[in-house]
Amino acid sequence: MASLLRRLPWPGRAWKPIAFSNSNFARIPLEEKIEEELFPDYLASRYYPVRIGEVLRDRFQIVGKLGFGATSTVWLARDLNGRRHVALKLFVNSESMGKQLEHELSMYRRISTSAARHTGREAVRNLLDSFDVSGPDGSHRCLVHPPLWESTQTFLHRNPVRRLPSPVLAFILRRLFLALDFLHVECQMIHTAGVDCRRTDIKADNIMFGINDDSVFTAFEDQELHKPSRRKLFDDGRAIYLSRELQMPKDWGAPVLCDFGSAVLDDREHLEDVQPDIYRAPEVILEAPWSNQIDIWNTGCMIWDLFEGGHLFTGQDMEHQTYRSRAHLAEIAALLGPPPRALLKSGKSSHKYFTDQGDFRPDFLVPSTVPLENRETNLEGADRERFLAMMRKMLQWDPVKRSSAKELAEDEWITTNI
Ligand SMILES: Nc1ncnc2c1ncn2[C@@H]1O[C@H](COP(=O)(O)OP(=O)(O)OP(=O)(O)O)[C@@H](O)[C@H]1O
Repeated sequence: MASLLRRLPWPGRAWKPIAFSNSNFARIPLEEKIEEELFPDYLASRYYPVRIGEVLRDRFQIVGKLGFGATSTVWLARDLNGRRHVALKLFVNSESMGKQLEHELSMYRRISTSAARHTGREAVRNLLDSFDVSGPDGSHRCLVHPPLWESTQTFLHRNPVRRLPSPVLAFILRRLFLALDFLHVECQMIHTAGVDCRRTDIKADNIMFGINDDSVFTAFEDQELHKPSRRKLFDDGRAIYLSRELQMPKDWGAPVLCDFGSAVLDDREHLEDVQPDIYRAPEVILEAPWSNQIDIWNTGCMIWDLFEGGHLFTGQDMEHQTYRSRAHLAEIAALLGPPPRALLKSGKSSHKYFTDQGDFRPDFLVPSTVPLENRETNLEGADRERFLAMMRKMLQWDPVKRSSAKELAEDEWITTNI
């Protein structure tokens, strides 16, 4: 309750903008590439030239940079009217974004109009507002979100053994499955798809911890006032800032699932080639119809990254020394045994990899069978058995045999480890 009350914008006088006028900042040489400039297709004119201290839409004052992506920069801002801090995701100009922009917004609208009482609603990133700002090279969409602390990926890297402790993983999984149940059942959405790319997925980067401690934001502001961010300053007035980390909150919020830019609606038969290579579900690789069960497969693969210190599947082909679908299928077969005939029948490209009898084509290098039991090396006894049983509920060739997100949220390994 206390954290809810802290988050509500209280009526009262609007905050006044702060003067971020300390000119005692370190300049980064112009020839040194930093942050978003490091993307191979970076074009300065696509990005809105944000300046720390500026106020967008007469309401949101930029305090500092939180991060960047291929199509956006993310900023901590003071919501002057709402008297709270928010994260602004400022996209590259709308012309470069095309349909993707409207798509992401329509997914957030769907989330916000779906059943608010569902327990998974709180476990997905909330959109507070959205607006457009005009820049020198066009219009830019800005999404307003609650600020979040670091991602599960960054958290993982803090741990020298690069493996999450069981209770932390169980807590994250419980929230993730509640979020997926909400998306699958209430919103009829599939998270891990991708309309025109294979970029978005359920991965540690897309699960971020909340913040229940406002002192984190005032500390960030104080740092910007007293030790302004390092930056590059160009002759045309543009600046590129280095991101600044939010300090560790005294009270963390529960994790939330982010990034709905490439989610799709589960309202028709899907056959598109989606998901990043290592998380591709068997039905996607075989070009069989797929549905929200690909999110469950993806989650099973991600658990391995968080808990076992490496990818479950790599799809690295010995002959071609790169990712190949056939190598990926062979790895899955080594773990789960041969695929069911019904799945092969429904896949448009099954014939490329399998004979009519359901055997791998003779030119395939099929690795020897290594069951899941042999690959799990961290746990012992009943806890290990429960963990493996949970993994088997996700890692099934046949999508229909995978458990639903709702069932997995109540899985015994999760409930005994929280
Ligand atoms: N709500 C938030 N609170 C705090 N930091 C955030 C928030 N949203 C994003 N970030 C930071 O900004 C970075 C980029 O954000 P985001 O995950 O939205 O972009 P992306 O999906 O990687 O990129 P893009 O959508 O531009 O391709 C993140 O890695 C994170 O560090």
